[in-house]
Amino acid sequence: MVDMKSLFEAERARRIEAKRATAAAEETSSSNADEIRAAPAPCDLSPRTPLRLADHAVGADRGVAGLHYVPDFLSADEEAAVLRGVYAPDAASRWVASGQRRVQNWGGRPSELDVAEPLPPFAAALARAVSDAGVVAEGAAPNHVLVNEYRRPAGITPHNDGDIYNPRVAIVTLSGGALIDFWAREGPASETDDEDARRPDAPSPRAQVYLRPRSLLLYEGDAYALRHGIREASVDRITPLCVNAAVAGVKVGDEVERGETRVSVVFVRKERR
Ligand SMILES: O=C(O)CCC(=O)C(=O)O
Ligand SMILES: [Fe+2]
Repeated sequence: MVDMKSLFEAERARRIEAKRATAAAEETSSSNADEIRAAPAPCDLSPRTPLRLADHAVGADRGVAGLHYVPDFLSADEEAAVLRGVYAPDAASRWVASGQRRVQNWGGRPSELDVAEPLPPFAAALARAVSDAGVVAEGAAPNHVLVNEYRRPAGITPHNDGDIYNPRVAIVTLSGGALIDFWAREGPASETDDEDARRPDAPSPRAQVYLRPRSLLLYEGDAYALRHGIREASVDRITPLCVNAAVAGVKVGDEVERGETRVSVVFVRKERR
C-alpha cells in the first residue's frame, strides 16, 4: 500500500533541496564567478599498476643502459584531459619562452628547492600515474613538473639535465611525436642542421628514441649521463640508431612528419641534497 503522506513529504523535501541548491549556485556564480572561471580543469586518469620496467628497456642494442620507452602510457581520452589542463586559462600566465620552445614550470623552478607549490590537477594526476606505475623512486612522487611546448620545427639543443634532475627523468609526450637523440656526454653534435648531419664525418648519436604521442620515456643511469636533444626539423628520419623503432611502429628509412605541436611533460623528484 502506497504511503501517500511520506511520498508527499519526500517530494516536498526534494523541492526544498532543489531550491536551496539553485540559490547556492546563483550565489556562487555571482560572487565567485572569476574564481570559478579560473579554477583548474579537473583531470581524472585511470589507476595504474607498477610496470615491469625490464620489459620496456630499449637501449641494449646500442649499449645504453637505463633507457626505457613505454608506448600508450596514456589513453587518447587521458591525453585530451591532460592537454585541457596544460591549455586551461589558469595556466596561460605560466608560459615562459625558452629557446625555440615555451615552458611552464610547476612546483617551483628546478633550482628552487624551497618552493613548495601544489601541482595543478593535470600535473598532479599525471605525476601520480607516473609514480603509481613505479617509474620514479618508490614512495617519492614527482614534486616538480616542467611542460615544454614545441611548434614544428622547433627542437631542443643537446644538453645534460645536470645534478638537479638526477637520478631519473620521466617524460610523457602529448599531441605530436619527435625523435630524441642521445649524444655522448662530451663532444660535438650536429643537432640542428640536417645537411651537417649527413656529412660522412658528422658525429652520430649513441642512440635515438622515437617518441610517439601518449608514450612515456624514462632515462636513468648511463642514459642520464648522456646528453639528449631534439633536432630542429619538420621531418624525423628513422635511422638504425633508433632503438625503439618496432615498438614505436616506425622502421629504418621512414621519414615521419612532425605534428604541428608537441607537448612534453617532464617529471622530476627534487630532493634537498
Ligand atoms: O621534450 C622533451 O622530450 C625533452 C625535454 C628536455 O630535455 C628537458 O626539458 O630537459
Ligand atoms: Fe632535458
